[in-house]
Amino acid sequence: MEADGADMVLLEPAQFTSDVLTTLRTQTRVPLFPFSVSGEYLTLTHVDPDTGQRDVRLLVELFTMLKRAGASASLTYAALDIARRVA
Ligand SMILES: NCC(=O)CCC(=O)O
Repeated sequence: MEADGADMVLLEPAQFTSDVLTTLRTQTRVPLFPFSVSGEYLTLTHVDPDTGQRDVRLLVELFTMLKRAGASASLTYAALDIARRVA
């Protein structure tokens, strides 16, 4: 992959990439970025009607698993929601 000029690899949708990540991690040193597409953001989160906050716990579990599988980082529409949650 590096020989072809790749300086990163983007994989999507993120939730279905763990097996590919695990394999790629053994084959390349370039950063691996699962992209969590908008459909994942909408189906794996919900807005709490009492607080108005978006519940991102499932996505946090997903990104934790992807990191274990070899992701360098994950790209997500929930970045701000997660940052607020862990702050
Ligand atoms: N190549 C497909 C996408 O970029 C998906 C965008 C999204 O719905 O988040």
